[in-house]
Amino acid sequence: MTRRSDTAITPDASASASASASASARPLLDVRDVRKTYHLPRGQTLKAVDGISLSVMPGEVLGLVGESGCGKSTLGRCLLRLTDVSSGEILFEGQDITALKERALRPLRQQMQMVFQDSYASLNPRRRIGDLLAEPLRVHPDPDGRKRSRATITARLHELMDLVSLPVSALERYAHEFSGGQRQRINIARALALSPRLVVADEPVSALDVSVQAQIVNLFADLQARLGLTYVFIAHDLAVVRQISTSVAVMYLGAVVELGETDAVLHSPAHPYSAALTAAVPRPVVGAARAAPLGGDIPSPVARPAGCRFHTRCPFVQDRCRVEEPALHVIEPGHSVACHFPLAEG
Ligand SMILES: Nc1ncnc2c1ncn2[C@@H]1O[C@H](COP(=O)(O)OP(=O)(O)OP(=O)(O)O)[C@@H](O)[C@H]1O
Repeated sequence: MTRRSDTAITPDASASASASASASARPLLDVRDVRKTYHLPRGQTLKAVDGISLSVMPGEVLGLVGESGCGKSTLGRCLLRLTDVSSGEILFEGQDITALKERALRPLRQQMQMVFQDSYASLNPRRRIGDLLAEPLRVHPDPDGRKRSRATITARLHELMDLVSLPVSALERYAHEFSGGQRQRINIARALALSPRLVVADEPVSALDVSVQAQIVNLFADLQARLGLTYVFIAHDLAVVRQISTSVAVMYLGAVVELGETDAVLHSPAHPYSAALTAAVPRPVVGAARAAPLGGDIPSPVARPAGCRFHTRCPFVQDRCRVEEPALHVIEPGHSVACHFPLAEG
């Protein structure tokens, strides 16, 4: 593993992994210096999301990876305003949603949906699947502002079952009658009911058997292609991320430490943390077959290290890293890293 010494360092306040996107195209999601701080007992503060800037273009699948507790779910919930942000801006199609009141958010909520890890907890066991899936269609008006008729809702439910490859008879059954994979198909159908543009999937396959995981990831990929969806796909499993993501953001202690196209980040990681993460994955995610394994515990997010947040575990730490926090900066088109001494290929 070598260091990049000849890299032009360009400040990059709103890094995007979409090198291929034209300069004029507008991001679906533009995240600007977003922070989420939790106030704990005894006056402590926990910076779960600590100044994240990134953008997601329409049709992009951004994989969000990092160890447990690094802030992935909190960021995902911030993106959909399921929790309020402490500061920063989140622009959805150019509109800042961070300060919108619930009433103004409502029409936007139809366009932004979440799929959660626990397929069972999000389905009310006392209600038939058809009833659960019909609810958002009854509550929200159609794109022309009209209440949907029963016949329209029924037709949409049939369409949704077709999209997720479940029989129409599933609509008459209850959540406990399905396997974990089938329940996740139902959750996906529910998320798609109102034809959203953005889906945030928070570890949607982590709780499933390995054999079922691939089927559900394939379903996500298929739906993305058919419906032109945009995903933020949260996962700790890099093999899953590699399969579905066009770009990857690697998070560590509340911040994005590397962002770029999937191949660049997973095959030529520039941050020592990304390199260590990829080292744990069997080929073909290779870059880091060369990387040093990651030692030490993750520091408490309540007492984040000064300087580079990763320096206490970094095998390449130098004096500068202990005092100066590296900004996320571009090292090649579509690839940014927050490291004073990024790794080079080879
Ligand atoms: N409501 C809350 N109050 C206080 N701290 C919280 C709250 N929710 C999350 N946290 C803390 O914020 C940090 C980030 O949590 P988050 O769940 O976003 O991480 P994650 O990367 O999604 O982890 P996991 O993969 O385990 O879900 C953690 O230290 C967590 O303990």
